[in-house]
Amino acid sequence: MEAQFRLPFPDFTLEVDLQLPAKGVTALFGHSGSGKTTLLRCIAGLECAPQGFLRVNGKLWQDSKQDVFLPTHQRPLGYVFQEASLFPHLNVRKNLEFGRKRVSFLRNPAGLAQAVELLGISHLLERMPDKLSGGERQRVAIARALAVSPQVLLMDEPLAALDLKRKQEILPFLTRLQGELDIPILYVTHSPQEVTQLADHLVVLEAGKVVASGTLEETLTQLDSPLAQGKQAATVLQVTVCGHEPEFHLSQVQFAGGVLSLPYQQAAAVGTALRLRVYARDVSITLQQPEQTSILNVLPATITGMAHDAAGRTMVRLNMGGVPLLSHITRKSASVLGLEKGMQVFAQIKATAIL
Ligand SMILES: Nc1ncnc2c1ncn2[C@@H]1O[C@H](COP(=O)(O)OP(=O)(O)OP(=O)(O)O)[C@@H](O)[C@H]1O
Repeated sequence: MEAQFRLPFPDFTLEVDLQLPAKGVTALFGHSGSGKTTLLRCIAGLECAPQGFLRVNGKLWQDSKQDVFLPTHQRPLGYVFQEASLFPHLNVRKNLEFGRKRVSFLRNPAGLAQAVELLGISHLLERMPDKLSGGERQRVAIARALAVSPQVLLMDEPLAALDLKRKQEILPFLTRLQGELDIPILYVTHSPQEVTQLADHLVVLEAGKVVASGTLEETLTQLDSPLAQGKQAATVLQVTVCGHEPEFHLSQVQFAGGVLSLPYQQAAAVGTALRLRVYARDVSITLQQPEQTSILNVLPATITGMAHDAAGRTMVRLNMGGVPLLSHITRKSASVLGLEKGMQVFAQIKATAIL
């Protein structure tokens, strides 16, 4: 998917040039007012950027140079907003059917049934919206967007209006969409947790411009990215379960950087793929392989970058067998150890959160 837009407002200009993967979740992350919603609106044809080019799945949707601009109802897309906005006088089934009637690009007659199955809402079809919980309403809204068998799914902070419990209820369904849908999903969020849990690709916006775009692993560890700052800074490791030690309540996982021990993953058979979140604050650095230590996870790594912040911390970017990892340490430790780009070190990693 290729998207180029230049859209000037009096106090703000969106100016982006993006190449996005044809499948998987692209998270759009950025501060309030950075232009995330405006970008989705351009893709949906709700804003007409005077300079714009958009090609989705090989089809031209917009090209200002050739005067091409498909109106919204001709763009095969699904749009999910923060609030579910279902029609209150229609039951769930009719809400889903109504969404399909409004578009002029329907090709897949099974789209509705597939969406119902994917979001697990078959038992809710005859219910009225006011009899649904907030989480159920949002699942219906996502199913309504998918029922048209879109070629792009746009999601604008779909969990932001929900409390933590409801968020936890919906996240497994979003993970399922990420794994099973064969279309690009653009997912606007303010939440670093949602980024690490769901995204494959990450775009960071600042003041209408793209400051980073790339695979999740690369972009999360870009030292100047806002996501690499602060206590929540984290890296994602894609790993495979390779063993269990139930007697120690531990499991082992492997990735290109080596083998890690984690709390016992009883439900994950050997060979299962897992996604781990490793907080930068949980990664420390030593120069030599410690011989007698209680820390289980010590892996060789190379320093590929360093940045100091105003609060006396140093962000160190490491490479472990081609996989990037962030470590936040004190500036004093970095100085005492004489850390420099290019040095071979060992990363000590605390048992990590499973996503
Ligand atoms: N129609 C418009 N006219 C003038 N300015 C606009 C218009 N639409 C958006 N803007 C401005 O564009 C900027 C980006 O807004 P946008 O809603 O895209 O940001 P955002 O990153 O989605 O923010 P949030 O995270 O708060 O939803 C804001 O400064 C907003 O005021």
